[in-house]
Amino acid sequence: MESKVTPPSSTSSTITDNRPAPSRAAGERQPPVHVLIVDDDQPVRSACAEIAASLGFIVHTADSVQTGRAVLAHHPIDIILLDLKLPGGSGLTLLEEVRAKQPDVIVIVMTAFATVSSAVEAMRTGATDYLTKPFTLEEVSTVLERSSQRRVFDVESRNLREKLRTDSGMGGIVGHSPVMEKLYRILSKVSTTSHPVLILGESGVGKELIARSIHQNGPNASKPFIPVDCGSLVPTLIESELFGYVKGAFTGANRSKTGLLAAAEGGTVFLDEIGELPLDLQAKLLRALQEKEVRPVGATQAVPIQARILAATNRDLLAMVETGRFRKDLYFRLNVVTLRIPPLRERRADIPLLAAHILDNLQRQTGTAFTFSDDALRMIVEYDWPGNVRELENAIERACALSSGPVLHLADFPTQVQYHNAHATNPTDTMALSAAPEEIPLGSIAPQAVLSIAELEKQAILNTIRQLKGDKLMAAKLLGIGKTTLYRKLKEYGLGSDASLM
Ligand SMILES: Nc1ncnc2c1ncn2[C@@H]1O[C@H](COP(=O)(O)OP(=O)(O)OP(=O)(O)O)[C@@H](O)[C@H]1O
Repeated sequence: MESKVTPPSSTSSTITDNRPAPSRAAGERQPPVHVLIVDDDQPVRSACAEIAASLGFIVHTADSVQTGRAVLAHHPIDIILLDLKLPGGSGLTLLEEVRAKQPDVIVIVMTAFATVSSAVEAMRTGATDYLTKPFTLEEVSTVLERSSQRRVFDVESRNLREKLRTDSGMGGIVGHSPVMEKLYRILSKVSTTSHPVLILGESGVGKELIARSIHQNGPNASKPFIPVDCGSLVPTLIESELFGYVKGAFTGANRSKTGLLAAAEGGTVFLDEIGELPLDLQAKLLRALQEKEVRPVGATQAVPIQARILAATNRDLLAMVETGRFRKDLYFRLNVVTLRIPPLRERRADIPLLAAHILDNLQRQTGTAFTFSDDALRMIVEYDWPGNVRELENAIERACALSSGPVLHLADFPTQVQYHNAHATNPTDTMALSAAPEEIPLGSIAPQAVLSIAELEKQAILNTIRQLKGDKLMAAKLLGIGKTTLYRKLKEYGLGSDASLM
């Protein structure tokens, strides 16, 4: 046997062996397995080291708890053969430390026959296996081989879990662009805490999906996740929804109602469109978060609350703070951690993955295996998707509904998406534009080259609302934008309550 002994100190040593690591399928390369033998009995230590090395493991030895700790701190140990009776502390102490800090390490306890009860205790503390002294060399090899196989299995199943996680992003979030990978790393950290998180990003980028993922990956995943759309409720309704009310608090309050903040009971309240919350309710929310209690409308007593708060907005909250439209103290309270979700046009690499994911979902619902024509796929990747993932979802769903077969063509997509393509020189694309069912009359948008993106957006919004005879909710849905966004845009165009839209 060709082996090398390199003792890191007088009481510990490392033996490496050049032969292949154990338990490998033919041709498959696994990383080497590191075994640490902790025993104060020198002959036992040497015998075990010899066997382990002959099986192809990289062997480290230690004669006390202290030395064992030092080896563990400096080497990637996979398996420990641990004597329970050691100088300078019981092996159980080391076992407990390993379980707390390195739960994946396999620990085999070695104990004298007379103290088999301590082996039972060790198994309870998390030992994986045990050897009763005196043991035969064969028993040592069997237990080591079994542990090594178990380790390979554990590593493989961990890799599989990781693959499943990353194949569909994290918690159903699709995307592998560098920005999304960075986001997953932050997500996995913030999920385990209970700090408030402020999620920023344009409409449809996936803010709610991310909030759900934080909740689902957190310690209170079994508790409720309660989304509250601060933008779509009138202020009095938000107040009674969030804080609750007592019977008789106002006309129609025939019975008391628990507010959502109290109903979460340790779960998560997701305050969507937080930028739309009126200033007086911002003050009330801040008080609730600071004092961890709410006073329902009409109540004299406060009710304790226990909820993690996640908030999201597509507005520039800091600018709103500067102009006095959002409370600074609430802003700082909410943005302990800020997650900024980039728009789809800044992570185009994710578009084909998302499109495939959407088609998969549709296949499950409809039983049809839809695919994209080359032109359609090119357009999908090139288009800017101002309504982000929601717009992409709606466009693909619509294309599936309109297509005459399983192949989705350019003409099956909404006009604004096709219009983008009309800038391209492909004549087929231009024909597709004129064949679209809810086309924008060409006259109204010519000359195309001089229209700004903002003007195009306005045209798309107004045309859609007109075609839907004023149904703004449906228009928002078709356009792939939130209804609050639609109302805000109309206000910007000076058409907040314009009947001429119908
Ligand atoms: N990365 C993603 N992977 C898979 N689906 C996504 C992703 N991002 C968004 N979606 C889907 O897009 C749609 C819109 O997402 P979501 O409602 O979370 O966006 P939002 O930013 O909260 O929108 P709004 O600001 O309008 O409320 C949802 O159907 C969501 O499942």
